[in-house]
Amino acid sequence: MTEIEWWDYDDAEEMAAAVAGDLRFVIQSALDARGDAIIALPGGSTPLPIYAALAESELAWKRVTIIPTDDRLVPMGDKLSNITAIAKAFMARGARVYPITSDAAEDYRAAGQAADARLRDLGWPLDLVLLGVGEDGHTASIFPGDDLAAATDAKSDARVVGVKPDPMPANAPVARVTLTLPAIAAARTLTIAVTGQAKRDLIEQAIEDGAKSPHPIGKVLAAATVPIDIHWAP
Ligand SMILES: O=C(O)[C@H](O)[C@@H](O)[C@H](O)[C@H](O)COP(=O)(O)O
Repeated sequence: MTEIEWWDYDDAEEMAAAVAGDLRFVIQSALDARGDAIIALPGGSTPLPIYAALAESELAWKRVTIIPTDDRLVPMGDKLSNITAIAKAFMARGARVYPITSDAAEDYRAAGQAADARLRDLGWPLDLVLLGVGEDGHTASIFPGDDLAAATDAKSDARVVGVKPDPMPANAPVARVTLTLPAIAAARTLTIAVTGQAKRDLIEQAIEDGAKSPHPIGKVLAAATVPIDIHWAP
């Protein structure tokens, strides 16, 4: 298990400011080192204040590519669309916001394969992956179900894959395309931001269980090799 450090805050607002500061630093470091930066950001509601704070940073946004860590197979503009939320926060700054889904794919596995082919030429490994965690232990869209192994045991050059959660999460009961575990674990920086005691308890248990954790977040943490910061607010 890699080194894991918890960062605790009084509330989500304080956490958002701190995480945005860390992300800004990682992006600037990548720009300094390589001339451009490529990062993956999650969906869900927890990161939205982080995006609002990060979007205020002065960065060479035109040289920053942002992909979602995962997206739901819904049309652009749908309230469940992660790329839509990311685009709302960062497009006005000039960032290159790059979708990992398209309306054209006939089924979720084909959507994953098409996305993997399209993403091949982005600069891998990612400079940064920010992850959220669900109360059921999923992260990105690596969920329990028949497609779990497709995401966790993917070949190292398979960056994204189509998945159908089982059971479907009540808040977004749709198939998805997600970064694979190897693509997440290969990131140069891996950061987690979560709120609530239930998620903290679940992550602490997953860390204790290591690779045998039944939860996708436990499998990701067990596979990671870079030190991980976990930001938490009640
Ligand atoms: O699109 C998704 O489903 C997300 O990327 C997912 O992995 C998210 O991070 C968690 O579900 C937590 O979501 P909340 O922050 O809304 O609890």
